[in-house]
Amino acid sequence: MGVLINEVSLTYPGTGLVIDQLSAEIEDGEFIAVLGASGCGKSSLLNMIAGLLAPSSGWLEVPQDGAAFMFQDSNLLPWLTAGKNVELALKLADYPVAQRAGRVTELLQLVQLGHAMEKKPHELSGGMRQRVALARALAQDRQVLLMDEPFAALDAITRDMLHEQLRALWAQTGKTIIFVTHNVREAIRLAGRILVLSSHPGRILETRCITDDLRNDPAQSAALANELTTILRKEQRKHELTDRNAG
Ligand SMILES: Nc1ncnc2c1ncn2[C@@H]1O[C@H](COP(=O)(O)OP(=O)(O)OP(=O)(O)O)[C@@H](O)[C@H]1O
Repeated sequence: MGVLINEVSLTYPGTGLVIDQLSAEIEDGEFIAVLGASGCGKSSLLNMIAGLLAPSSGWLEVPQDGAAFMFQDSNLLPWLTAGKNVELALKLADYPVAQRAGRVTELLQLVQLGHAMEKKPHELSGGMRQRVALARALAQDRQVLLMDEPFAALDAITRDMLHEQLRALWAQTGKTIIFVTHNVREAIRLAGRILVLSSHPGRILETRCITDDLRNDPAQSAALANELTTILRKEQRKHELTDRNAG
């Protein structure tokens, strides 16, 4: 089972309507990117899928075991090694004690960090810390993985490398991934489908399917990136005008 979002609206006291009757059907094993300008409600949507926030109206259907979450900040415990950070997630998920050490090794190898088991977070680069955070999210063993701009703070080269690794990991694990970003190129590189959100309130403006042919063709992906950037810019400009008129 994937994730079903049915006419979900969200109103925050003070802020007002942030998401307006948003519906989407995400298949099991799909890699979805949710693309939108800053403040359009992407994180709020992920929080509702994670069950951390209740919609004001509408409903969501998420697999019974819930979803694992990964954020922009790795949030690793600084006094624990990479291995112990991952092990803690296994412990919290009640993973059998006898098999924990083996599973930690497997998960760190899956994110290409088998060699960094004993390193503390401050000894790791930003990209490595995010890979440990990814291993920790995978330790929760949920079919759905929610990723909230996890690579936004990284340099372009590290990000490119992590994109490749994440695609490979997705193909290997068959997880349903919902990846939030405001980076158009990142969405095209990663996802099989992109949902473009409008702002104030957030609705689905466009849905684009990305084939491997398109992804691997620089001219086609650049053309799509331009098109989506134009859509996002137009959306942002609309709000600047609305805000100016309101002010
Ligand atoms: N707890 C809250 N109470 C009131 N308003 C909130 C709360 N959380 C978020 N908002 C507002 O809701 C809107 C959507 O916020 P959200 O963080 O979901 O957007 P976003 O698209 O993830 O933004 P960004 O890309 O900048 O992280 C923003 O206007 C924000 O100020």
